[in-house]
Amino acid sequence: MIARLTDSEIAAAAQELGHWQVSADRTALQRDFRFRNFSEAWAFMSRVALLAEAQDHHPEWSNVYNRVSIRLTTHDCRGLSARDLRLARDIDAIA
Ligand SMILES: C[C@H](O)[C@H](O)[C@H]1CNC2=NC(N)=NC(=O)C2=N1
Repeated sequence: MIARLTDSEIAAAAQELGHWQVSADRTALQRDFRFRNFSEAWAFMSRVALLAEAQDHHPEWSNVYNRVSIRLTTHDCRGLSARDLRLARDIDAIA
C-alpha cells in the first residue's frame, strides 16, 4: 500500500505545482486545460495516456471539445501520494 502524503507534503506540493488545485478534502489535485480545438485536446490526452500507462497511474478526467479536466488521486491510499505528484509534473512538462 502506497503512503498518503502528509499535510506538510501536500502544502509543499501545492506550492510547487502552481497550476494545480488541491481539492477541498485534500485527496486530489485538479487542473483544467484549454486547447485551440478538439484535435489538440485529443493529442494531449493521447500523450497523457501513454504517461499514465507507463507509470501505471491513471487520471480521472473528462473532455468537452477543447477542454480537458484532470483529477489526480491514488485509489490505493484513497488520497494523494507521490505517484500523483510525479504524474502532475510530467503532465506539466508536456502541456
Ligand atoms: C494494480 C495497479 O498497479 C493499480 O491498480 C494502480 C493502477 N492505476 C492507478 N491509478 C490511480 N490513480 N490510483 C491507483 O491507486 C492506481 N493503482
